[in-house]
Amino acid sequence: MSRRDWDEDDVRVRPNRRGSRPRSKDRPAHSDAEIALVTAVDRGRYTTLLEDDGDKRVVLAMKARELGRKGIVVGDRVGLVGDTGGGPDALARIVRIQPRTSVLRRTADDTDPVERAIVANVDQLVVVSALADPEPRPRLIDRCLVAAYDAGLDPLLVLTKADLVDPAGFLANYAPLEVPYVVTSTEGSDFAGLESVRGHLHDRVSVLVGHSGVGKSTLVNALVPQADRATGAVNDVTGRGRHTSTSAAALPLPDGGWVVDTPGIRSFGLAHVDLARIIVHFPDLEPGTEECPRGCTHDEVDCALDDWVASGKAGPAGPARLDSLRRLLRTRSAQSGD
Ligand SMILES: Nc1nc2c(ncn2[C@@H]2O[C@H](COP(=O)(O)OP(=O)(O)OP(=O)(O)O)[C@@H](O)[C@H]2O)c(=O)[nH]1
Ligand SMILES: [Zn+2]
Repeated sequence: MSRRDWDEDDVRVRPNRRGSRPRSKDRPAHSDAEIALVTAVDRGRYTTLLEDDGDKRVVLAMKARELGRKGIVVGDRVGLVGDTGGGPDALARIVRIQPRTSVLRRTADDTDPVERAIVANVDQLVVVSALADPEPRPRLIDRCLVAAYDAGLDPLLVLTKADLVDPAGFLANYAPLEVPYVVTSTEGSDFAGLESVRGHLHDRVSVLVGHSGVGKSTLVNALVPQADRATGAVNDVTGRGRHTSTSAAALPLPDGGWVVDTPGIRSFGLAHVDLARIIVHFPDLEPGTEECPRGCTHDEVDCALDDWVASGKAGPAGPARLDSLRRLLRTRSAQSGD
């Protein structure tokens, strides 16, 4: 049987630790489901973290049939029933997905109508980009920013490898967007900027994206020294390697908060994005859109923003801000993946 075909009939029924509880099939409402955080997803198997009276344990779970095709992603809070005891042989069932505070989505490309949730309940989208080796990809960064704005996440730029090149040139291009950023570099055991990154991540749930070679793994390992061990429990159960490098995983920060590493995410298709949500992130420009024609895309000749900015109403930074806004608006129609 392929692992994809697992369903609840495959779960061995084990005696309930607490003894007194009725068996799950007699409790259709699952009112006693225990809430756990999904920290990794690997083809139908979910690694979750259950907090029980201050005691934390890793519980492997599968989706109950009654959830149908509903997607469960890293960061979801789910209701577990069945064998929630943890340990190598335990397999609980996920019977509920708690309402999400945020969902980061993407489509395969800009014309693909099928959007996929990547991660739920995060506060911050951290775009990791090298300043050199590999060269920064400004359009990819812009696409990430659009995805963050659309999902209501705060963006943060982490610019690595500052030892290779002066960041000033790159930053000039981003200054008008007023996106917070941290510049980092590692040389030997010295990791400049790491404390500042920690400060931005503290007590928050942040998802990290970045293309291959930018130093994201180096950063995650510095932030979460036990990163490997956190996913070790999966090994014992599946007999397979650690969760694959193509699936996202939530890792606890030692000082509070979580980082979600997304090795598979190298691009964002933005078909699902509502462009009207981007302008909201430009409060200096937004009032100027009142004079726009109905349905204005803000990237057309009749757009009122040109006059608004030319008359100085958006301040001295207005022209650069408008250029940046339009750059973001155009990322959606540009090809994805770079
Ligand atoms: N010069 C320099 N090299 C760095 C820095 N940070 C990371 N590197 C190097 O860049 C290379 C890529 O780093 P990784 O952390 O593996 O990059 P990644 O983003 O995880 O890439 P994938 O593993 O392909 O997803 C490694 O050889 C690192 O040693 C830095 O600040 N300066
Ligand atoms: Zn307009």
